[in-house]
This record gives sequence, structure tokens and C-alpha cells, in this order.
Amino acid sequence: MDHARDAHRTDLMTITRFVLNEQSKHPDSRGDFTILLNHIVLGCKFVCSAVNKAGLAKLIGLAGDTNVQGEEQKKLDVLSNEVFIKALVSSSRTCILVSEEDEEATFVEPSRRGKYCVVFDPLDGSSNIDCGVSIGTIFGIYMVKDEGKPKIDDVLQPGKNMVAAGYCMYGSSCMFVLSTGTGVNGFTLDPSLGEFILTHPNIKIPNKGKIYSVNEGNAKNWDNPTTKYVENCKFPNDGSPAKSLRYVGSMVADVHRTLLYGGIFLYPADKKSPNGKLRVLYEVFPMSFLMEQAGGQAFTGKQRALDLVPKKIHERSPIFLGSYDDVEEIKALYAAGEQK
Ligand SMILES: O=P(O)(O)OC[C@H]1O[C@](O)(COP(=O)(O)O)[C@@H](O)[C@@H]1O
Repeated sequence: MDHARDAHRTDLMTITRFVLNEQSKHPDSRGDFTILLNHIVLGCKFVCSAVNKAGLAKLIGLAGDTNVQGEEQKKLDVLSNEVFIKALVSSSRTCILVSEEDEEATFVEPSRRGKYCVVFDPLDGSSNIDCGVSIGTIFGIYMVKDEGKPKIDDVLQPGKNMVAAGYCMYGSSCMFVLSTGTGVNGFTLDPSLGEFILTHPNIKIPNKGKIYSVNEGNAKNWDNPTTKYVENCKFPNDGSPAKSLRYVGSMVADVHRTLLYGGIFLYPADKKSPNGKLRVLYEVFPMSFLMEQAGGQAFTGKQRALDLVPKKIHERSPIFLGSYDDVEEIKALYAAGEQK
């Protein structure tokens, strides 16, 4: 699809108009879904402007605290987290919030409570924040079972139960990519309008790609199927050309490229981190939801990623996601490994 040529055909479809149209697919939510998404969009615009002027506004560097992951928090991590917590609570459409930066889930007070649970990574790619390389925000949305009595089990659900997921990438352009369960659409922020405009309608990932994306620095600790798969990418044994390696080190940026160009992104388990590094609720699930909606797939090394049932809110899982045929290859290697 030639997005630039088709842009005029999407007749300046703003994300607000788009979501309003989507709203008709959520007849039960009385506009709640639109209001919630507009508050997430507002949070992304706020963070986008803070990231753009980080160097000028002394927002570079460490905040001085450590988060639940044991990571030193960056000033922008803390600011982004506060922005999204405020935006989500002020929407009066949420009841449980799970953030990468907060040890415990936030239960919204009854007077401002709504029916949605939001899991999010307010600023993903922290290792790239201070050098201006693309970073992003990732989110997933669940419906609460009983609005009157929200429980932590309402977010410890399989990823396939999410009603929407998305990310916002703060890169050379600011892009908001969203799925509400009926395909994936991309919106580019027009800074002069302050509006996200539909520029990438109905994104479909190519069935097979020419790119693999992994931190090869961990190679010595990988298991056999992963080692074999990456070896095949570099030295294909079927005469096909070698894949190119691309790795930004920000999941949002690496997954965004994979979604548009095809190929595979993997963060496997290794001897040092047997559950991998990436968090199930607010990294693995939203990206897997988007990948499946775009025609790709997401695999943990053992199962379909969206079938996972997390036991803890900051649980980690290995992940292999991207073009359908590329992920099939690694699934076959793990299946073969199991037979041995
Ligand atoms: O530096 P590594 O080990 O390759 O890890 C990079 C991965 O870690 C992350 O930065 C983790 O996310 P946070 O920065 O939000 O903690 C991902 O964005 C990225 O894919």
C-alpha cells in the first residue's frame, strides 16, 4: 500500500474521527471508549513535546530513583508516568492502571472509576532516551469484569482478552499505531495542527521479511533453537539471501519497523534471564495483539503469546513476533527441540 498516495484518500481522518467511527463497534460503551482513547492520545502528545524538547528543558538524565524493575529511572520516565496516570484517572473511564514504573497497580477511587483497565509502559526504550533515538509509549486495554469490584485478576487475563492495544513512537515523526480488534491503523502527528492524521490505514505485515532484530550481545547465553534460527538468518541453508540485522534497542521502534517492512523481532530467554527481559502485560501483549491484527504472529518459545495467563503484573516472557512465515520457522525449531 502506498501510504503517501493514499493519504489524501483518507481525507484528513483525524484519530478522534476515526475512533468515533470505531465507537459504533462498541455500542455498549456510551462513548466511554472514545473518551478513554482521547485521554491516551492527549498523554502521548504531552510526552511527545517533552521528549522533543528534553535537552532544552533539562529533562535529560536520571531522576534519582529506581523502579520496580531495578532500573534507574530517567527524568522522562517519571514525567511520562505521571502524565499518563493523570490523563487516565481524569478520563473517569478507568478502574485499574498498571504501569511499568509503579510496583503496585493503581485502583482508581470509586467516584472517578470507569470500566476499563489500562496496562502501559509510559516510556519504552529508556536506554535510548538521552541520546535522542526513537522511544515510545505502549498500552493495552481490558474491560473490567465487575466495575463495582475491580480486582487484580481483571488485568491478569490472557492478552487475547484485550479490547484494544497500541503504541506511540517518538521518532523522526510521532506515530500513533492502534488496534481495537479490527485491524491496525497508523496516525502521524501533524505538529502544526496538533492532530494525529490517518496516514497508514489498515497496516498488513508482509508474510515474510528480510530483517531480523535481536540483541546479539546475548548470543552466548541463548538456547539451541534461538541460536539455530539466528544462524539461519545469517547463513541461510536454502540458498535464499541472508537477512539484514536491524536493532534499535527500543521495542517500539524495532516493532514499528517490523510491522511496516516485515521480518522478525525477538527477545529470547537466555541463561541469565530464563524468562527473557520484556514484560508480558505492557510490552509483550500489546505488541502481540497488534502483530496478529496485522496478519503476523507472536510466539513465546512455548505457546501463542496472547494465550499466556500472567500470574504477576510485572511478569516477563521471551517473545518472537513478526511476519507469519518467519515466526513459523522459529516455532518449527522449538518444536524440533522438544522432540529431541
Ligand atoms: O538493551 P537490551 O537488553 O537489548 O534491551 C532492549 C529492550 O529493553 C527495552 O528497552 C525495555 O524497555 P524499557 O526501556 O521500558 O525498560 C525495550 O524497549 C527494548 O526492546
